[in-house]
Amino acid sequence: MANILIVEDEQVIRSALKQLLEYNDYTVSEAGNFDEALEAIRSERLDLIITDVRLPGGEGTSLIEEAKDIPVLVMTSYASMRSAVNAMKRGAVDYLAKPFDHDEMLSAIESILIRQRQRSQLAHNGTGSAVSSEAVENDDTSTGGSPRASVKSFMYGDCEQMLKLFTLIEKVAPTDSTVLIQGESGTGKELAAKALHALSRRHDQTLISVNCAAIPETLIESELFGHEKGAFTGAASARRGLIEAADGGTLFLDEIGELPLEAQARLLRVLQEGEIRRVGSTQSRQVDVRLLAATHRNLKAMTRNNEFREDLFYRLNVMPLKIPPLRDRGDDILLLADKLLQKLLKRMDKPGISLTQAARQAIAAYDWPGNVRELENALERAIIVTEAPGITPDLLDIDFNDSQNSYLEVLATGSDMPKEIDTAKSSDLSLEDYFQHFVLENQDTMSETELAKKLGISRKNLWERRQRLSIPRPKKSG
Ligand SMILES: Nc1ncnc2c1ncn2[C@@H]1O[C@H](COP(=O)(O)OP(=O)(O)OP(=O)(O)O)[C@@H](O)[C@H]1O
Repeated sequence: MANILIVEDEQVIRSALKQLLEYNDYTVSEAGNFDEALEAIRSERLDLIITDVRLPGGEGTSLIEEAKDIPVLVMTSYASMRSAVNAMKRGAVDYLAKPFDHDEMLSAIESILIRQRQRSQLAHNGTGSAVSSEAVENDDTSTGGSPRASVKSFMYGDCEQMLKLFTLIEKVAPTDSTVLIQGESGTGKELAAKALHALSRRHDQTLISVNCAAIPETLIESELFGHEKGAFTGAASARRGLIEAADGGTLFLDEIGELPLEAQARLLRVLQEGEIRRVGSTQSRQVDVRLLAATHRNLKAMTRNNEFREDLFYRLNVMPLKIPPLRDRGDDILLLADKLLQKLLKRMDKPGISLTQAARQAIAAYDWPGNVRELENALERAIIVTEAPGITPDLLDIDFNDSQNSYLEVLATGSDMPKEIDTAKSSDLSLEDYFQHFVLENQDTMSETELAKKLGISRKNLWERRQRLSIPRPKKSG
């Protein structure tokens, strides 16, 4: 187990921290002043030093140089945030403002130790002396193996907002806290969930991802919670649900705002009691599942209209993560375009293609309503159709004047549009109008699955377009 040195002159704080760490199976050494700390650094094998800034005999931050490869976590009071910043500049790996809570401290320690282990593994394998802060190729974000070095192994981003998000993800990943990931469609919510799982202690267990919008309302409860034999017509045998399947690991509920109220009540029970009851069963079973949830909707506002349970909202909102829309990420748009282009070229085995200057300008100017997913799709299409090594703006097929219409046209191209829409194509209605018209005309008589089939799009896509065009689903009576 890791050996941690606590450097703190206040006996009460030192003992409390020691107790906390020992309770969590760490071995602890103590120092009450600067000289004792130096002595410990020189004579003991340490994995981490946690130090206060102000110490009798010297500055805690001066220990950073002495510690060499041993990571230093600095504790500071709110009043001395400047010294925290200073400490980070001098090479501290992290800082915690006092008073901190136990979970905060434990998760900081855990993520530092994970990073440290990976660093030494990398150094040992000769692949580098430190974990690169550059994004690395990461097509395989599945579970298994050791946790990744950092969120940057998964997600590209250099702007301030994304860096803050990455820090938060790294802090919360090793804890078992429920995380609510919010952001527009295509911003990377699912990717963030994968990163959270891969950097968690459950990384070698299953990550089960469920898109609540893609499962018919009538099936969602039995899919998630399982059912007993005969629980409903068609339940010929008992079946375990997805939550049970995620036991020991992580469950990612995407588009949680679409979860029907009955299923919300069951989910609340899982979060409160750690137990689940299959549909049609009177008995509960214990499960150990970490829940990650995502939505592009405003759940808080939904609670006001009784569309989402308030108690569940507060249970989910333990650690909110907000992913900014692509248009707010400044230079990251081009960074992402370059990285994604390289990734796609490699995957599609088409080397030597690049973006022309005009295409780069167009990419930077466009507002990307479909966010990273739209950028990725635009690049993939351009790679497929380009006949020259330079991708020109027209190949991206985005309309810089009227992005929304163009986007829908692109989506519609080549899809099996229903007859009703094909006929209407000759008139001057926009595709948005056709879509809206068709959905409003038919939604009372068709299920979402039928509508999507008729439109030649997936159920998820139908749902996304409903959101974008603000066409709510009709409330089913009875
Ligand atoms: N920061 C990023 N770096 C690299 N790829 C990204 C990043 N953000 C998103 N992507 C890619 O963009 C696509 C969309 O991301 P993802 O599915 O995670 O978005 P989402 O917010 O969950 O979308 P939705 O709400 O529609 O489910 C994926 O292919 C993902 O790999």
